[in-house]
Amino acid sequence: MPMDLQAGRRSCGVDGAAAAARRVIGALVRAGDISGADMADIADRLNAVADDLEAQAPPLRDRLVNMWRGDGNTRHDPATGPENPIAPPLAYVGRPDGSIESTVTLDLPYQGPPSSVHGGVSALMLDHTLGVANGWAGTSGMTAELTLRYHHLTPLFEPLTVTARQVSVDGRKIRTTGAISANGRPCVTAEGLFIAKYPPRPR
Ligand SMILES: CC(C)(COP(=O)(O)OP(=O)(O)OC[C@H]1O[C@@H](n2cnc3c(N)ncnc32)[C@H](O)[C@@H]1OP(=O)(O)O)[C@@H](O)C(=O)NCCC(=O)NCCSC(=O)Cc1ccccc1
Repeated sequence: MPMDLQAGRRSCGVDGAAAAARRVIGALVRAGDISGADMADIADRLNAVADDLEAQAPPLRDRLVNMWRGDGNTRHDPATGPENPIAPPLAYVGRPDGSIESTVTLDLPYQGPPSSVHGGVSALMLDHTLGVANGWAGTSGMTAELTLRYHHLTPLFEPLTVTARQVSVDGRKIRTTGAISANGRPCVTAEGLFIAKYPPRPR
């Protein structure tokens, strides 16, 4: 059975709270110190939310076990995770050629050069997308090498296409390629070597 590329997105629960936190992060970076907002009051209110969450947090070990139950795309990772506010989040579809694809528009929290995506954020998205493409193809592994070429600045504020496809499996060595494109033009391309290895899940 194909893996769930959608990471089991939900319309309520922690996904909704994570989406709200993502909005807050974007709004804070947009505001900076030149908005009319009372930042001391905002800090107090955000700290009150964090106090509430921390007071009711499960033991770390329980949460780790909970995060790693089931199969398929994870829900907590920093690239696709619907329950992780720092994830853009990417959402993939499978294509007939065996590749996967996500369309995402990034805003100011992911900025590197002016109005452009930070190179490390591109690396995060490509590492993860290549990893998921391996799972989608049926043989996954851990990143051993990731070679990136930054051809053009990757724009913020407009749709980006993030793609990846498994190219070959030779014993434990898996080779995978991918790209981030804007308006059909590749901005960043990636080649990865993955090694089939599966760290034990927390139990
Ligand atoms: C697993 C491995 C990479 C390899 O260790 P072992 O199992 O002990 O491998 P072993 O030494 O037995 O060699 C086997 C064969 O492989 C070869 N080879 C090995 N390495 C290299 C190399 N660098 N370069 C070239 N070749 C290399 C080696 O020569 C040998 O070849 P041979 O058979 O003689 O022809 C280990 O170093 C490690 O855990 N590193 C940390 C990985 C990590 O943290 N990654 C980031 C987190 S994952 C993520 O975020 C992405 C993701 C997202 C979503 C979903 C999924 C993924």
